[in-house]
Amino acid sequence: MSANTLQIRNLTRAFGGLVAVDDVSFDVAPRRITTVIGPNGAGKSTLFNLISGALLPDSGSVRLGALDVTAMPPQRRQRAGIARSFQITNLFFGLTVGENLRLAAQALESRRHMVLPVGRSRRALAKVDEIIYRFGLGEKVRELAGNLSHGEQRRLEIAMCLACEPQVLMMDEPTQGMSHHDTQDTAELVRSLARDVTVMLVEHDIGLVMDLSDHVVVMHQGRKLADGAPREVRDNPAVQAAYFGNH
Ligand SMILES: Nc1ncnc2c1ncn2[C@@H]1O[C@H](COP(=O)(O)OP(=O)(O)OP(=O)(O)O)[C@@H](O)[C@H]1O
Repeated sequence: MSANTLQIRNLTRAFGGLVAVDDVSFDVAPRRITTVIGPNGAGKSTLFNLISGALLPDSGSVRLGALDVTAMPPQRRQRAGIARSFQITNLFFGLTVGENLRLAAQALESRRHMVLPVGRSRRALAKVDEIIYRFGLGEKVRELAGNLSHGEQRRLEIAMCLACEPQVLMMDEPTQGMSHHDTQDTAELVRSLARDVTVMLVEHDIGLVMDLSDHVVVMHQGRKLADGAPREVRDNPAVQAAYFGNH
């Protein structure tokens, strides 16, 4: 197992009498795309919340390499290398694309330097330049984030997550609500991101899941029903019955 593998072990979380995530274990290999699928209410969002730190488990653990992040709140977990893209809710619509990115990149600075004006933070500025280039946002740098198209806003949000140099990037349905063209562009972007970071997705679009994922985890009624390569999972009779049959 690689040093940076994300290890999910026996994660369990109940809400009252309902066990939303029930003894779930799997590994997320570095620089691969792992996608969590399952019918509505299967526990996908709860699982994501447990991994990103938005929720704490009743039992079980989350480790990134040798580091146990199970009890860390989201901000600390982000500094430890696990970042989550919250659709477009992290954007400041009244600021420009460049300003949004500079704010996100400031998290790279030590706490002491975080009080510096963004323009004086060299590391943040270098990171912003790199990301603007990588995401092809050069022409949009001075545009207000609120004026971008929905697809562009989603891309900016992903770019902001990358600005703090995570090891693991978690995304909930990154192409939701996008046109066919934007979906294709975003899929290509996600593929390219996985050259450098570990990508975890929750996705409902099965075509996209099969096309994009290296590893698929199938959730059903809070439990992990199966995980493996996309074809292996698709051909699994239990998965067929629980998910594909009625999807
Ligand atoms: N904060 C909460 N309080 C009570 N019950 C919850 C809470 N969050 C989730 N649940 C319940 O836990 C179960 C799993 O929900 P979860 O949102 O994780 O599923 P999901 O697979 O993400 O579903 P969807 O695809 O519809 O988003 C559901 O029965 C849901 O109603």
